[in-house]
Amino acid sequence: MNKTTTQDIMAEKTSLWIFGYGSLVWKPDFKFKMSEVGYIQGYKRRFWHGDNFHRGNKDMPGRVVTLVEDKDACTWGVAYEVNGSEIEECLKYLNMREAVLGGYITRAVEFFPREECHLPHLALVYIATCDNPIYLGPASPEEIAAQIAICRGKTGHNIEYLLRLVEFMRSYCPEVEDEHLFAIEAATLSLMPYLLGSKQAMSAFASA
Ligand SMILES: N[C@@H](CCC(=O)N[C@@H](CS)C(=O)NCC(=O)O)C(=O)O
Repeated sequence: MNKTTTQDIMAEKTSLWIFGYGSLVWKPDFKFKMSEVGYIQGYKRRFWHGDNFHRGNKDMPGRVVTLVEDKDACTWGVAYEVNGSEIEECLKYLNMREAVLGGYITRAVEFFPREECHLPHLALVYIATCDNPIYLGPASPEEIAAQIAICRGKTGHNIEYLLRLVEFMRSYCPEVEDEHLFAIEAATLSLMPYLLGSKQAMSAFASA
């Protein structure tokens, strides 16, 4: 089967589908006609990409997610359908947010909606590959948590990035066991008492 290219997707002028699996699941920030929860096959989501803008800086890059090829894996997220008339503005925005500021490149993937009555379709996805200058690569959940716990950037704290993705998966994909994500969540939350420093602050955090 010929490898589908982003040009193939762009050829369909009626609408364009964008698949989000990180901050795009909670903050698309572009106009779309509809969205649906589902998954892509052949990739696993990993906190292996650095971020020296949104959730970190040049001295202390945060950790954000990318996709790593794994033929036995699938990654859940949200696909957004963008109307033909909004495609140019959407891609211009995502190019700045994802490519220029985030170091991601685009790939074409097949998206499988959770609603089985909806047919699979092509979607554009933003991926940071290992040859990317700010790619950080594999690390233990504890090492990743230690980085997330202390980093922040122009858009906010790296912890917020982590917990919003956790909240999406627990709310919209409760049946999916994302071991990598939840191990990092547990390791990060275990650091909170030390980060917050005082019992009062810890109890405040616990009740938040
Ligand atoms: N490309 C992934 C990850 C996107 C992502 O997290 N990109 C970062 C750029 S490094 C971002 O937009 N961050 C905005 C934020 O942290 O709120 C997705 O489809 O969701």
